[in-house]
Amino acid sequence: MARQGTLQVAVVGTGKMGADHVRRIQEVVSGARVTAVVDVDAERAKDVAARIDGCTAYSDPAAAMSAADVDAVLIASPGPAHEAALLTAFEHDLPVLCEKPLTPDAASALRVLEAEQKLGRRLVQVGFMRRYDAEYLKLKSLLNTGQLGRPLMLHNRHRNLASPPGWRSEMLINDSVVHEMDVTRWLLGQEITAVTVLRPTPSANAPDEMQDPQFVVFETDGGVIVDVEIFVNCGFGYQVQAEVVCERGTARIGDGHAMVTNMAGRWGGTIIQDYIERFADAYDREVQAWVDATRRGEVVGPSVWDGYAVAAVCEAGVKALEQGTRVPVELVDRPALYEVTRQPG
Ligand SMILES: NC(=O)C1=CN([C@@H]2O[C@H](COP(=O)(O)OP(=O)(O)OC[C@H]3O[C@@H](n4cnc5c(N)ncnc54)[C@H](O)[C@@H]3O)[C@@H](O)[C@H]2O)C=CC1
Ligand SMILES: O=C1[C@@H](O)[C@H](O)[C@@H](O)[C@H](O)[C@H]1O
Repeated sequence: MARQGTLQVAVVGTGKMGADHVRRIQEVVSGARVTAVVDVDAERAKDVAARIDGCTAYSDPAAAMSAADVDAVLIASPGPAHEAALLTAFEHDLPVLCEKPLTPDAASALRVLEAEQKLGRRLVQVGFMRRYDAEYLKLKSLLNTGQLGRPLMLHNRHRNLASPPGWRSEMLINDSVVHEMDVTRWLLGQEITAVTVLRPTPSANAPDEMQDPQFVVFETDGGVIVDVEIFVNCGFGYQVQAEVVCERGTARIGDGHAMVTNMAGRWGGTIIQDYIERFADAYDREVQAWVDATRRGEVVGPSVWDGYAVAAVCEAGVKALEQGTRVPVELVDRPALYEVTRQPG
C-alpha cells in the first residue's frame, strides 16, 4: 500500500461498469486511487489511463497485477474473463472486488471456490451491489426485526429499457435475474432449491428469437416461493421492485416515488432509465466498503460461496428455460471458510 495507506487499485475491464468504477474510485470513494487500468482493447485502456495522474494502461491483467504499485484489483471485464483474472489475483495474493457474475457457470465458480479455499482465507468480495442499496437494506432490517413474522412469498419485478445488442434469452437469467437470486438468498437467509421458468408470448419489442419477458419462480429450503418478472425490453425505463409477503404483513420497495407531481389534472413522476443511476449510491457504498475493509486487512460482503451458489441457480434457471420444466439446484456442501458472511453496515 502507498504512503498514507492509500489503496492502489488496478481496474480490469474499462467498459461501461469499469469506467464508472474508475470515476468512482478517483472522485467519490476515499482511501483509494487507480494506478492501473487493463483492457484487451488497448486504446480504451490508454484513453482511461491518460485522464489519471500516475495510472498505467495494460492489455494483460497478469502484467498489471505484477506491478509494484498495485495492492488490489477490481474486475469489471465480461463474466467469461473473471475466472482467469481471479486466479491470477490469487497468485499475487491481491484482494479483489469482482463484478457479478463471479463466473458464468457453476463448474468454473466451483474452481474459484476451491482455489480460494486452498489459500485458506477469503480474498474476494463479489459485486452484488443491491446488498448496499438503502431500500434493500431497510427491507432486510425490517425482516430481521421479526415484526412482520415469517416470510411466505417474495415478488420481484426487474425491467430494463432495452437489451444491449447481442443479448440472448439465457442472458435474462445469467445477467439480470442473477441479482434476484442473490437478493433472495441474502434477504431470506435461505438457499434456492429449484427453478421454473414460464414463457409468456414474447413482446413484439424483443429482438428476434429472444424470450422476453420471462416469469421465473424459485423455491427455497425455507419453503418460500419467489417470483421474478424479468422484462428487458419494456421500453419505458429501468425498474427494480420487491415485495415480501409475511405472516403478519407485507413490505415493498422500488416504487421510485422520490417525487410525485400534481399538475393540470394529472399526477405522476419520472422513471429512471438505467441501473447506473438507480444504483449509484449502492455502487458507491459497495466500493467504499471494499476499500475500507481491504485497508483494514479484512474481506467483507458477498463471498465466493454466494457467487458459486448463484451460479448454480443460474445453471438450473437456464435449463428450466430451455426444457420448460422445474429444475432442482445442486450445491456442494458449504465449506467452513464461508460459514460466517459479514454483511455491510
Ligand atoms: N452490478 C451491476 O449492476 C452491473 C454489473 N455488470 C457486470 O460488469 C462487468 C462488465 O460489464 P460491462 O461494463 O457492462 O461490459 P462492457 O462490455 O461495457 O465492458 C467490458 C470491458 O472489458 C474488456 N475486456 C474483455 N475481455 C477482457 C479481458 N480478458 N481482460 C480485460 N478486459 C477485457 C472489453 O474490451 C470492455 O472494454 C460484467 O461482469 C457485467 O456482468 C454490468 C452491468 C451492471
Ligand atoms: O447487472 C446488471 C446488468 O448487467 C443487467 O443487464 C441489468 O438487468 C441489471 O439490472 C444490472 O444491474
